[in-house]
Amino acid sequence: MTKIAPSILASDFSKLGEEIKDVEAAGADYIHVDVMDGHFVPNITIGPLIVESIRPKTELPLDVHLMIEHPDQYIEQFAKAGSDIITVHQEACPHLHRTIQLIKSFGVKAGVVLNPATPIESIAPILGDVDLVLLMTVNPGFGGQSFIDSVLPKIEKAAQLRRENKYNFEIEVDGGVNKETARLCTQAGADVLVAGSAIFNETNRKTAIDQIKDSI
Ligand SMILES: O=C(CO)[C@@H](O)[C@H](O)COP(=O)(O)O
Repeated sequence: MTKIAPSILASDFSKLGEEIKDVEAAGADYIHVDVMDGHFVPNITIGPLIVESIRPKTELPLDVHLMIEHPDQYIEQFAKAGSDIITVHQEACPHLHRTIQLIKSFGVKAGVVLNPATPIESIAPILGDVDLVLLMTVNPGFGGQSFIDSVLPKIEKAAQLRRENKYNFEIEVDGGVNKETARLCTQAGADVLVAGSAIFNETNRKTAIDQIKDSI
């Protein structure tokens, strides 16, 4: 069953707790939290204090996507703030194996993220160690961008490597996911769909999530 992870980047931050409760009631599976530092990506968003403040608002796993340089310096804070999954970018981690082990040392699921231009082969040695592989279908930094369909073969390749090696990681896709593009992702092998504007820009979030699920 495909999971839906609404990205709170597209929510109304002035009532973040209510927005999260709304998508939980509407059938979301994860809450996707986009952390941006203004260096790795050209935008600044959420820090560990916000993660801590939303933790009591939902029973759903908090799926925290770190779009930051030097993530090792902040993993402990994000873990202790209540993250259930922490993902780091391959492009930001020169010692990726160490970073994945650091995340796991706090009892948190660990994932690795690839920008659209980064090949899946770059993380082949670590695929047996991760709980989740997040494949960006936009260049990270902003919501509301168009889906880059040249990433689809990379989703297929990730699924193939998982099958051939009997790995257990989930494949998550993020960026421009909506009722038109969701099926392309799941057909290629995605298990978790992150969607920001396609869910939070709609008044009725249940209809928005149902439309994505029905399109798959
Ligand atoms: O990580 C990011 C952007 O960097 C995403 O999570 C976006 O927030 C998804 O937004 P939509 O493309 O679904 O509007």
